[in-house]
Amino acid sequence: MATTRYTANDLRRQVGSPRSKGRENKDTLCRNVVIYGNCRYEDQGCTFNHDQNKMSSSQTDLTSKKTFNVDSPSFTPAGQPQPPAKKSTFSSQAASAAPFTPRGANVTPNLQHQATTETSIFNPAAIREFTPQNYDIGNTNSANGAAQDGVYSDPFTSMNSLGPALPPAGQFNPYANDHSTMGGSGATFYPQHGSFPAGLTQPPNYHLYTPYDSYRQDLQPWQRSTYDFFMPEKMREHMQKKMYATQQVMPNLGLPQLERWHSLVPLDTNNRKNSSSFGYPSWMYKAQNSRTGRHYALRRIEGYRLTNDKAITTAMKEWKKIKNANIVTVHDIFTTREFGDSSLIFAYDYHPLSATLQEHHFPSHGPRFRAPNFIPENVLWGYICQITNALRIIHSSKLAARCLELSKIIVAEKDRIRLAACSILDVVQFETNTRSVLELQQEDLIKFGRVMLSLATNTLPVHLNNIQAALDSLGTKYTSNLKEAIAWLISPVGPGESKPFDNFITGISTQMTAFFDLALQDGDEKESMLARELENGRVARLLMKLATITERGDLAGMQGWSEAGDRYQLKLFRDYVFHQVDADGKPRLSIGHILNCLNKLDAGLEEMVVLTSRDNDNVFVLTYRELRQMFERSFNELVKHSKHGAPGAN
Ligand SMILES: Nc1ncnc2c1ncn2[C@@H]1O[C@H](COP(=O)(O)OP(=O)(O)OP(=O)(O)O)[C@@H](O)[C@H]1O
Repeated sequence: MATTRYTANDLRRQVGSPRSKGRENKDTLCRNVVIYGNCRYEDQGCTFNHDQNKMSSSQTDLTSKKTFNVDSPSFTPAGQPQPPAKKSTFSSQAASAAPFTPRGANVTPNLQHQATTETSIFNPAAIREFTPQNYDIGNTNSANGAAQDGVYSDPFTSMNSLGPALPPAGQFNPYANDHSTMGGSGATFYPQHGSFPAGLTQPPNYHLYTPYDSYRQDLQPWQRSTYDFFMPEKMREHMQKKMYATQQVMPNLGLPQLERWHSLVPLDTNNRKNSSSFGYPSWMYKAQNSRTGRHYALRRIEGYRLTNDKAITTAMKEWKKIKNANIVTVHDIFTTREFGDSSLIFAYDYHPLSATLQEHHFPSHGPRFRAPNFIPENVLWGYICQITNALRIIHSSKLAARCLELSKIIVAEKDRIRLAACSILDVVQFETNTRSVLELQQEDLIKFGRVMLSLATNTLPVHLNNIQAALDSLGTKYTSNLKEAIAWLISPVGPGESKPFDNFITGISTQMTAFFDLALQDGDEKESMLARELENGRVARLLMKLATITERGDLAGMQGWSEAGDRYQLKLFRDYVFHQVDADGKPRLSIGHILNCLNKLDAGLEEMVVLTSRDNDNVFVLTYRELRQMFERSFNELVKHSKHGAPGAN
């Protein structure tokens, strides 16, 4: 469809209003009828014609004269430099196109042929547009207008070949305000009750995707929050902090660069040398892997001398298989002398901004003093379910967690915990350990019980001297279920006996299902947040492309490239989207309007948009589809003249 250009005077001459009194305008269709469907001045002296069906032929002649066609000189805004080689801004395709016939519901100037005046209602079937019926992926020269125009290079369109033969309905337009005007396509998307299968036969055009809940158009700007369109503020802040923590570097600390690891940053919150967990002091660092570029948490066991390489290979072989949401995955184990001693290093997944359960719930042992808080029962059950989940996979893999203590369990998200030091004792005590896996697994259960008892009584494990008294004290704060579960875990077994862990898992199944439900709800909520950002990701790409075109200036020897031809309309569109002002000249800053316009541009809708130059001298009425074509053409021109193309721009 060719771009139709009107000057402001063309349109002004059409305006019906009481101001026109005294002039004979009966042959001219009132512009209020054209734009709004009726004229409220009709009975108050407006002299224009208000009956669309009675448009005289003189009107048609008049407008056809006014309408620009392929013979018209190309539009160049006053005062703008002319691009040298360009004869016409109409493409060859535009030259053979039918004269402009507005079909939009909102702006229907109806200035063209009399024959088309009756079809001024949006009629998708009449549009030479993507038609899913019998679409052949291999045939790029199909009758599909989209392919010819190069508007859609969307792999999703290939999905249409998968569907059954479909009625030649128009596109579903999720941005249309009134879906009842969608004719046939509306019927396919809003099936009658009982006609469910028929309603789903049309695969949607995925270019037109829209948020799960469309934006509320009727809200006033002050009722609308910017955050309606983006992820919640707290979530954004949390994620940004995590990114910042991941990228943080401390270059002058004098930490060495290891063979494949650089940019080491200490994670320990104190300088105390503590050997209680592994028999050697240990230190934590964040580091970046020079091969993958990813960040890892390195645990250094200071002063450990490896005597048997099998210790590492065996541990790696066994622990590499363990993938569990409540266990920090170990990726590599190696030795180094870069710290000036012989150190053993374990490379784990890095979980930014983690704190150990001890730091989290016993803050006096963290960087700042805070009195230990009472931990609600549901949080404790959450921990029990998660540690159970971790131990179940470890034990069923014939391994033992071994290092199960408050300072080796980390909390990264709210109440989400992970065992952070698995596999270390398997390497460090490879040659000295004399106990069987079964014994170590039984010990895991007791350690598990001690961790829970510490948390439930707000007592550090070293101060848990009287286990029975601590268990008894639980009765006043928590349910007997919790007390019994902890008592079962912590109870010792005689030599050669074992407590069946599966019995414990069955016993806490109610809490497990409750926790599972919470996890699913959390997943649902995160997906809906992700859906909002999905929209924004595509808008960001569109904006980046638009910004590369507008205000560019010259291109490849073409003076004022960005001000002429297609680019001029794109610039006016930019103004329409971002620089609108109200009647008092004050900025209109509606994020909804911006997102709506950009989405429509991305989808290349047939909806009309009126673009006006800042001096009001030039007015363009064109469809988003045409704008989209201009946008693609302009960007492709840029890509053609660039050295490396635009990788990732699609
Ligand atoms: N995989 C990980 N990703 C990110 N941070 C971690 C990871 N593992 C541990 N940390 C953090 O590193 C810091 C130090 O951990 P560490 O296990 O050394 O605790 P600690 O309290 O210093 O124990 P210890 O006194 O036994 O050394 C803690 O703040 C912990 O949250």
